[in-house]
Amino acid sequence: MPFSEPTNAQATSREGELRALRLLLPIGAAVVLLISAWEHANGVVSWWDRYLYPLLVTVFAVGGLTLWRWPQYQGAVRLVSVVTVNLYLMAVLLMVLFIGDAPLNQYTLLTTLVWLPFGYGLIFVMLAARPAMFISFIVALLTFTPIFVAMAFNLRPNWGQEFTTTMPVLALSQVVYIVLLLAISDLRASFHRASARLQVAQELALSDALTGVGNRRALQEHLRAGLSVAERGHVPTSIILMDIDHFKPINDNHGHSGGDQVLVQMAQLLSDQLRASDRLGRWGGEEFMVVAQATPMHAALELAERIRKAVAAFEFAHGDPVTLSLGVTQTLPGDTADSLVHRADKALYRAKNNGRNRVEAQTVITAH
Ligand SMILES: Nc1nc2c(ncn2[C@@H]2O[C@H](COP(=O)(O)OP(=O)(O)OP(=O)(O)O)[C@@H](O)[C@H]2O)c(=O)[nH]1
Repeated sequence: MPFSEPTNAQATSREGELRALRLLLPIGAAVVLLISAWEHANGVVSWWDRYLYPLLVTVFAVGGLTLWRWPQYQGAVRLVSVVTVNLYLMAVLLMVLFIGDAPLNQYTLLTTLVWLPFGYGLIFVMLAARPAMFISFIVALLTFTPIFVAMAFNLRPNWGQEFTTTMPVLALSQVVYIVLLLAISDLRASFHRASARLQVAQELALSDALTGVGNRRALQEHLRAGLSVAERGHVPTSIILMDIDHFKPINDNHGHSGGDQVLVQMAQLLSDQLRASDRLGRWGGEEFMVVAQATPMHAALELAERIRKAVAAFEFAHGDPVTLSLGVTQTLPGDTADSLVHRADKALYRAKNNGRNRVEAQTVITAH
């Protein structure tokens, strides 16, 4: 396979959001349970919360469970959570304000208002920044307008002076919360954009511009990783160095672009022969290399032979047969990337000398 799978920064960011929601929803369920227990213990629970707290706990718990078991329903869970929390907050406020036999005490009103920022937070987690800001302002407006109407017409004479003077400050703080959430949301979006650009830059730095497989630098990293895995795990890493036979005549007969096309097709063909853990790269010119971690020599030789046959049987676009010579070696104690590649090069040299279109192995350490 090519040295790296195509990455999608947006998918990564959605993964992060999913992880956050998987934690957020069960925590929400636990918090509502705690508040409910505390209010029951202190005898301040309102009659509607006796019904609505279990509803909230159920929505959060079922939402959290759904995200763990069936993450494909994430969109529905987001929507249901946002709608439930914000409808709950507004419904409670309206009941506090306008239902005659409700306990219109200041505790219930304040404790409900205190949780409004949690509602905005959920909206910002679930929706994009601009719509989230818009909906949050509507929620704040729908919440505070009835309070100020009640104050203006003195509909709730039992509200004390301190309580009513607190309300404008509380209303203003909603604007601060929403603007702050918008800023955080924008920051998060720019962070995701920057990390997406960084990922693209990293991929470009390690990929071969013509064929899209790893370049020499990527292969050198894979060699280092292979050596350390072999050293720690005591299972050898094998490498296969491959060189297209008589490539110069292909260029001469079909032009440089014809030669390029063979290189591109070759890279694809080689990728198709490999396991996910094998690393393919273009070592240079018409040379490719596979780094196969945790693969002993006999398995690498089988792979090399399979590759050789597949290439010889393949019909390239320019119409002429193409063959590969392959040199195989495996890590030995005390190896460096250079000594490993040197042995593979020796084997490749022998494959060329012995007639090309063949696989040779080198296990003995030879002088450079
Ligand atoms: N089209 C194209 N040709 C390349 C590229 N890189 C190297 N080459 C050509 O590959 C050819 C390699 O030729 P040689 O080293 O003589 O080897 P060969 O003709 O394959 O012969 P053997 O390896 O001995 O079988 C040269 O003509 C290079 O110009 C490339 O990116 N694109």
